[in-house]
Amino acid sequence: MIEAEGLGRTFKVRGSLVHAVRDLSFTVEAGEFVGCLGPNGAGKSTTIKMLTGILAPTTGRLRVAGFDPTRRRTALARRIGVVFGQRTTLWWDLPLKDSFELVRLLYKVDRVTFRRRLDELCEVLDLSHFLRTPVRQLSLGQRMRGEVAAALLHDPPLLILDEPTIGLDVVSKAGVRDFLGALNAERGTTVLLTTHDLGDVERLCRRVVLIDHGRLAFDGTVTQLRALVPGEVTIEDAVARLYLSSRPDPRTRHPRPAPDPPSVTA
Ligand SMILES: Nc1ncnc2c1ncn2[C@@H]1O[C@H](COP(=O)(O)OP(=O)(O)OP(=O)(O)O)[C@@H](O)[C@H]1O
Repeated sequence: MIEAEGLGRTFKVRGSLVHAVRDLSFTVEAGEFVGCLGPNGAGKSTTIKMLTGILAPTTGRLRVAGFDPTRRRTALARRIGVVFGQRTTLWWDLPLKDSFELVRLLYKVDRVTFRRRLDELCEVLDLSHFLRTPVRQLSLGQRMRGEVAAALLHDPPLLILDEPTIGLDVVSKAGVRDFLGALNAERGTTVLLTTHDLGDVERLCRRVVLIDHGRLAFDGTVTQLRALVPGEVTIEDAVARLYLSSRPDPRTRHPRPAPDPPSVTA
């Protein structure tokens, strides 16, 4: 479903090059639920933007749902759903249902299929009581359920989410997680999720891809991730150790010793 090979993206900032993503290679098979982790500024959002065709890679080769995202952005849009937790794709002043109607027109979904899909999504995401509310009046949790529904109205086989649970309370978070888990398990939708919430990873992801300084730092199962640190550890401990190991030691300015083994690539 996703094949990235030697992917890189640089930005020119005030005359200097920022290497946001470097030589990144990974694949995601159909039906997988993969978590993408990494410290702030690691290159996760840049990677998501390249996967969705928003940014063109500077180097490397990329295929998503059978398409080169940069060359076939429109065709790709019909095969993927995208949710950016920190940004809305809905129309701020319109009632939620009007946003859905615009999404229907954009994606050329016929009315009968749309009605059926919307009914399903309204039921599982519990949207019915705020369908007529303007998006700007929705709570964050309601809006996020609306964002997820909008991304799935055209029934894409691949869903890409950038921090979908950011700022949600425990109940809303559980609702979104339950929905995503069922979507993957029952409908077979492939999901790639970036998050700083390791609860998302524990509950949903079988596999984790960890990006640090724009490079792949780990690719393996959650169990392999935990095994990087000796003893009974939480996933937080394992991830914190990985993040710290790549940070320069302030005393020596050299990276700290990596965990043993330093990384696992599946
Ligand atoms: N449009 C841009 N122009 C210049 N630099 C950019 C741009 N977008 C991202 N960067 C830089 O690329 C690097 C990676 O940023 P990116 O947003 O991909 O990280 P991230 O892992 O998503 O971080 P976070 O977890 O904080 O959201 C950072 O150094 C950032 O400042």
